[in-house]
Amino acid sequence: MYTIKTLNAISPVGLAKLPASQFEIDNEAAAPQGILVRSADMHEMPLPESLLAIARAGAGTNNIPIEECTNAGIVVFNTPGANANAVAELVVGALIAGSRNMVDAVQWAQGLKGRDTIAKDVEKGKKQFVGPELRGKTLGVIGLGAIGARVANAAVSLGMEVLGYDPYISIDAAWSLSRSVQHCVTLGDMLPRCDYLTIHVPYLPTTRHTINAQTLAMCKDGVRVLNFARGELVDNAALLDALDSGKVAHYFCDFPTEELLGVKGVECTPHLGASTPESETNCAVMAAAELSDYLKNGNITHSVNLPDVSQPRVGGRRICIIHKNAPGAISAITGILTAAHLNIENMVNKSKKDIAYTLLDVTGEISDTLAAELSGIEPAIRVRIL
Ligand SMILES: NC(=O)C1=CN([C@@H]2O[C@H](COP(=O)(O)OP(=O)(O)OC[C@H]3O[C@@H](n4cnc5c(N)ncnc54)[C@H](O)[C@@H]3O)[C@@H](O)[C@H]2O)C=CC1
Ligand SMILES: O=C(O)C(=O)COP(=O)(O)O
Repeated sequence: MYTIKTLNAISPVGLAKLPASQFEIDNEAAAPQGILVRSADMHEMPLPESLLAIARAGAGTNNIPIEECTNAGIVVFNTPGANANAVAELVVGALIAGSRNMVDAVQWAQGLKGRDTIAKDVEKGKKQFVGPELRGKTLGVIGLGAIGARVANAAVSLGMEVLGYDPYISIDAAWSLSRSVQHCVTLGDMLPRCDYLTIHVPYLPTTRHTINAQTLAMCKDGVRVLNFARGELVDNAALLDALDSGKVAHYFCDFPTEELLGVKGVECTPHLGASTPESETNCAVMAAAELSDYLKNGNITHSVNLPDVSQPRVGGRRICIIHKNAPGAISAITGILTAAHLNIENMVNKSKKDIAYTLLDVTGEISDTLAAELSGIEPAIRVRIL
């Protein structure tokens, strides 16, 4: 029986993939083997010794202390693409709503309630909300992953000229992009041409304040900026200065902060990008499957800190070792197994930066001391025998 702790509300459709015969879902568990999380901030949370894996039902993992997890042999998963459609649809909505001043216009129209001159006031007042059409305008997309590629393709369908910047684009994302999306090698190639700019990159130390005073200065006057990725990607002080000077005409952001709220030209939604029943289900189902397969079989799919390793089980027992990516690790492991008269039926070793994972299916008698012996090799971080 594995204990899974949830730190946010996780779709019941996903939780149902963790049958009660094998998994106990306990939101108060002190010693869980698995954690299911959405946006809860885990940086200050102690990581219990029992914890083997964290599955983020969503894309961004900046709420999880990845390095500490890696050092403790805790596998962190996310659910790539599972909520991308929800975010992309909201971004398209925000592109239109921002350009056509819909939020202010709706609020203004609400204020007409109770008047007997509504029809007349509407026709007189509407001119203050005139805003440009998207067709024929240029959209710059920073980050062409699951979300950015969908936004880019949707914008092409709306008749926009679309420019894309992503120096690390995956082959899958590149295949999924419309051929009409123009490739920009640097932000400098892209920014001066954009009427609208949207960012879809992960928040990392290297992407913090991607939109800052320097990059904003390169933009066209009156650019409309959208940020449905993470608040920290934009330097809010620089953005507000640019709004003040007219460099930025509008900022639509999914991450409200004190300085953004109440500012004319800024509209914030409350981190709504992935909040659709479809996305919540997709993410929870994928996260539950990743957690279950790792806990039961040691298979790793969609990990952000360990290499993906997934093999059908071949008889006998399975030995899973997370270890430092160091010379001698594999011979130390196989040496112990040989001395223990175990036959290796299947073995996979993969590494990711400084960390490696070795998965072995073995036949033979497993002694009570084997796990301790394997844990005793210098590079070993976490050993499980399933
Ligand atoms: N508002 C919301 O509710 C949601 C927000 N997000 C945010 O959106 C981000 C992107 O999500 P996905 O598209 O699903 O992720 P993804 O991993 O599919 O795509 C990210 C893309 O950014 C690119 N990239 C990384 N560093 C870059 C850089 N310095 N410059 C340009 N491109 C760079 C990568 O090559 C990749 O193609 C997430 O990391 C998360 O922070 C994701 C889902 C929901
Ligand atoms: O998937 C992401 O990165 C998100 O930002 C979605 O967050 P949420 O699961 O809605 O709290």
